[in-house]
Amino acid sequence: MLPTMMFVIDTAGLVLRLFLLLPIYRIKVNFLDFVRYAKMMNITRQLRPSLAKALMPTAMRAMSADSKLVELTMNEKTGIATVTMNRPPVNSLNLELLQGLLKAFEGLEDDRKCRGMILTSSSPTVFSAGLDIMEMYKPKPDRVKEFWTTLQDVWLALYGSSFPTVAAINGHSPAGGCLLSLCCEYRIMCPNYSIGLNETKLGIVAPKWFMSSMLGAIPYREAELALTSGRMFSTDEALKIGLIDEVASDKADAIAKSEKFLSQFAKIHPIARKLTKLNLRHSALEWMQENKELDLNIFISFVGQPIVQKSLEKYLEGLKAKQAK
Ligand SMILES: CCCCCCCC/C=C\CC(=O)SCCNC(=O)CCNC(=O)[C@H](O)C(C)(C)COP(=O)(O)OP(=O)(O)OC[C@H]1O[C@@H](n2cnc3c(N)ncnc32)[C@H](O)[C@@H]1OP(=O)(O)O
Repeated sequence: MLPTMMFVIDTAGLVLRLFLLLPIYRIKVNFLDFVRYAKMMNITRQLRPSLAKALMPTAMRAMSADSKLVELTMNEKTGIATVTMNRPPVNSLNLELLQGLLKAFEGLEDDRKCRGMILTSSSPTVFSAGLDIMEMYKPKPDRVKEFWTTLQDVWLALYGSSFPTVAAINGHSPAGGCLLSLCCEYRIMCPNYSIGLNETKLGIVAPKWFMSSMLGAIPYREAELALTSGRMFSTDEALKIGLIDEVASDKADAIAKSEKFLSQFAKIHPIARKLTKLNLRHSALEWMQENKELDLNIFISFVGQPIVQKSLEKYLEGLKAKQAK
């Protein structure tokens, strides 16, 4: 009974909003047109999970990330949420940090007040050091499966979020750190740091969806050169190539610029914005939804190779040796 009532209320609310708001934007469309449009654009798949969540009793909806590894704050006035990664020293993405991020993104997806999200780091020098290499080096079978599946879900939730997203990159952002920022719609970076997908330098291969995220930001030719060489870009180089959109003087400036970017969407119809974003990102999202299992199997067999383990070991030794100097 409760789910049925909520469905009716939700649907009525959506229809009402469409009829009340669309005339303001002078778009002549009715609800059936909207459904037809969504079908034509083949994006109903992305809408279905949010509808399923909308049918859950309100008390069950996660509104915030309670993990200390991820801080979630919401500006009640502007509806802008800030998600801060907080896993010292370098925010390397282990299973627990990924779970915290997933919870935060899913909570925001359910939060009707959310008008946008800023992703940043509590570290003064590192946005995220990428995937925690210890999750891939001599991995435990069950944990490494959960680790990769959670990474896939984080990517789906962030790349396919209906709310607008900005990465305030207040530090180095290699590999998985760069990927998180590439999932966002806009990237603002502080000076004198590095960013890029450097996987080949570790003797590993950036998966297809890492590459398609990069191709959403920079041209194919530049991406091919960067990916095959594992090139890391300085802040200035990243701006020049389009890997980031703006440079900020410091974290506070990055947050202020992020808020300014997000505030422009107050004038854009939220459903028109969301459908445009999801349609642009549709083929990559659909590929992942349909190939999660295949992608997991490829990853598991890849990290199980002795040669890959050797590369990771050498890379870890290099990191430790750097610290010892
Ligand atoms: C066909 C498809 C198959 C799929 C294959 C798998 C695909 C995997 C995809 C993505 C891969 C990744 O994301 S791998 C991670 C890549 N990351 C990096 O290369 C970054 C490495 N780190 C750094 O360069 C630096 O740490 C830094 C620039 C980010 C910060 O430098 P800083 O000087 O501030 O800090 P330290 O270097 O001294 O590091 C402190 C501490 O943290 C440890 N550390 C750093 N990064 C990682 C990491 N990614 N994972 C685990 N641990 C990390 C470092 O060793 C130090 O540890 P100790 O204090 O114990 O020495």
